[in-house]
Amino acid sequence: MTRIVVAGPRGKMGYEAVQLCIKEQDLTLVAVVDSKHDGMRLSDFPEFSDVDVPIYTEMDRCFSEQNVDVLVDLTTPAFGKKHMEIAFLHGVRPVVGTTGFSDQDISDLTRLAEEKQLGAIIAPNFAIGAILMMKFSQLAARYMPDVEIIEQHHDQKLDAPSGTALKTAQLIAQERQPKHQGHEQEVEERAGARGADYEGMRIHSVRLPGRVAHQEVLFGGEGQTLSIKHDSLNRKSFMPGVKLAIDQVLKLETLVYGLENLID
Ligand SMILES: NC(=O)C1=CN([C@@H]2O[C@H](COP(=O)(O)OP(=O)(O)OC[C@H]3O[C@@H](n4cnc5c(N)ncnc54)[C@H](OP(=O)(O)O)[C@@H]3O)[C@@H](O)[C@H]2O)C=CC1
Ligand SMILES: O=C(O)C1=N[C@H](C(=O)O)C[C@H](O)C1
Repeated sequence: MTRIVVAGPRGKMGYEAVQLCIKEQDLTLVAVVDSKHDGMRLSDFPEFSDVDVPIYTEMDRCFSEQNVDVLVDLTTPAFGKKHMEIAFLHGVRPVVGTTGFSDQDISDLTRLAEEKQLGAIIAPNFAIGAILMMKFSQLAARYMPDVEIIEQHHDQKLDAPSGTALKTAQLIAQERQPKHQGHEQEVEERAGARGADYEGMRIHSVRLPGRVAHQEVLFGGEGQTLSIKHDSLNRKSFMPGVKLAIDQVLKLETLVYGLENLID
């Protein structure tokens, strides 16, 4: 039985992660870490009336009082790194879907995981279709180096570009010769019109109510285009990936950044 703490249980992803822990017979939710409601029980909230576990606002105290194997963190960019550091101090393995990590954060956290010989997973996207979209895009970039990424999300999202878009750009950059795209004398008449730059590729972020999580990777060549697109239509789409990450993190002794590294 794997003992889980979910951080961010009242959030859109946290809610689904709590449901996952209830549904899966080899997972047991021992507590949650919330931004508020310290000392209350999760069952005090109508949407969780059958989930009787304690709520903590201090992660450190939660891990001191509870036996925990895995932290599932689905909070905000401001807290993801701090939560991982606290988990490592307590020998707890983090599975993190929270986005907004810098390259420096990833390398600092990898060092910590290796010092403690603890598994950790940061997955910018848990949806299998999104992982395939990234892998297919990486392959396509080998042959079609002109590429732009368009990601679309709901308007409550805090970070831009999305973690998925950054990860996609990073994977593509491993295959593609560095290249500046567009006309050499191109002028942005309005700042940001050409999107964010990632080694000469452009990332465009759309934020609209009604959207969930969508990304299209557009490739252009002489007389042809290729479009690789993925849509998450609800947040249950991410949960098989969360379960896979929980199972895998128990076997790791380092940090893995991206679920594509755990799928053949
Ligand atoms: N990897 C993946 O596949 C996916 C990743 N994400 C990422 O997951 C994260 C959460 O997304 P989403 O659920 O949509 O966001 P929400 O805003 O719906 O949920 C975030 C939750 O975290 C809570 N929270 C904030 N600070 C803390 C804290 N210090 N301790 C505990 N809880 C805290 C918030 O509480 P309060 O409202 O009180 O501040 C809120 O309930 C984001 O970073 C997002 O980008 C999202 C979808 C898929
Ligand atoms: O905030 C979201 O909703 C999502 N965040 C992740 C990201 O930044 O890529 C994953 C997915 O796109 C949904």
